[in-house]
Amino acid sequence: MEVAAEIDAVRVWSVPMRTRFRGVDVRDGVLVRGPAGWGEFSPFWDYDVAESRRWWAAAVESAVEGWPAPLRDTVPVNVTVPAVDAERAHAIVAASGCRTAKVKVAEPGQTAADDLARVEAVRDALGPDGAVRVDANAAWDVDTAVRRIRDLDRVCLEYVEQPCATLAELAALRRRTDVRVAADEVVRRAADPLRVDLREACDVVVLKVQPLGGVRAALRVAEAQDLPCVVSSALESSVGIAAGVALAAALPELPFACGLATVALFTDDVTSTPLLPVDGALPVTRPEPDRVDAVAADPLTQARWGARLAAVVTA
Ligand SMILES: O=C(O)CCC(=O)C1=CC=C[C@@H](O)[C@@H]1C(=O)O
Ligand SMILES: [Mg+2]
Repeated sequence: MEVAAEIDAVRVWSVPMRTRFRGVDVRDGVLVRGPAGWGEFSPFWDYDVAESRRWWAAAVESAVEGWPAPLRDTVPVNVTVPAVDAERAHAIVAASGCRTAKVKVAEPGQTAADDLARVEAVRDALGPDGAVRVDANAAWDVDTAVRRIRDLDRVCLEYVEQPCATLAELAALRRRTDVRVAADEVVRRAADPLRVDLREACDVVVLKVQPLGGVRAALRVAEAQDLPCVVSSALESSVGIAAGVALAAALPELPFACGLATVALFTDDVTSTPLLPVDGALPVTRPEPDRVDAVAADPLTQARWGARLAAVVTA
């Protein structure tokens, strides 16, 4: 299908996850090629057409315009630990080579004890000098967050990402905890991320390229919000991760490791040179998706993405 004059190739990929993450067992998406290289369009299936427009803008920027010049040539990253048992969490962190770990907590169906065991195993694997952060994906009310964070902070947390859903709750929580709060969903799902008033609500802003509409759009959010930033993935293939790395490389300051090591959660990738961390960092490069046909989606998935792309492009 023709999606834009400058786009001369469109490929739909699909890759099983090693472990269910964010309710996702198989990750899929679209790669598009333009004069500047390949871009990725992979909004999660629960994003509607209106929300997916920013994701498309990010793909077009990558394929047509390219990215601003990097200020560094590697980007420190965290290993991402899904809501697995303690033993598995330990093994994932130990094998990663990363000095920072982000641990999923508050998974539906799991208990506070499950979270604590996982986080303690991660601390054990990292040793005292590593950094441990947790992400609750807006699961807690303020009182629960205060209690759970106090418990989990036994391992000394670097920050807690999106512990509660709303700006007001995050602000109320911040008055009752010493652990830093990072804002994710309240920024990436906002109608206008530039104008979300984060002053009382967080200490750190999480930036994701696709949900914010591209590398330049995310840089504008960083500038407008004027808070320390962490770049994190939206579970992209290495083509989409490269855009996250470009953003992290272009930020004037990068005080924390970034959540861009998520290709490790996949069983395969669109490239034979996947963006996986070496010694806890990713190189600032653009991998060629030479395996995109090897991980091509089945015909039904291809058709679903074709329809979705058409809806977003013509909206
Ligand atoms: O930040 C990381 O370590 C990896 C990325 C990550 O955690 C996420 C990617 C995509 C969807 C999300 O639910 C999740 C997040 O909430 O940050
Ligand atoms: Mg998050």
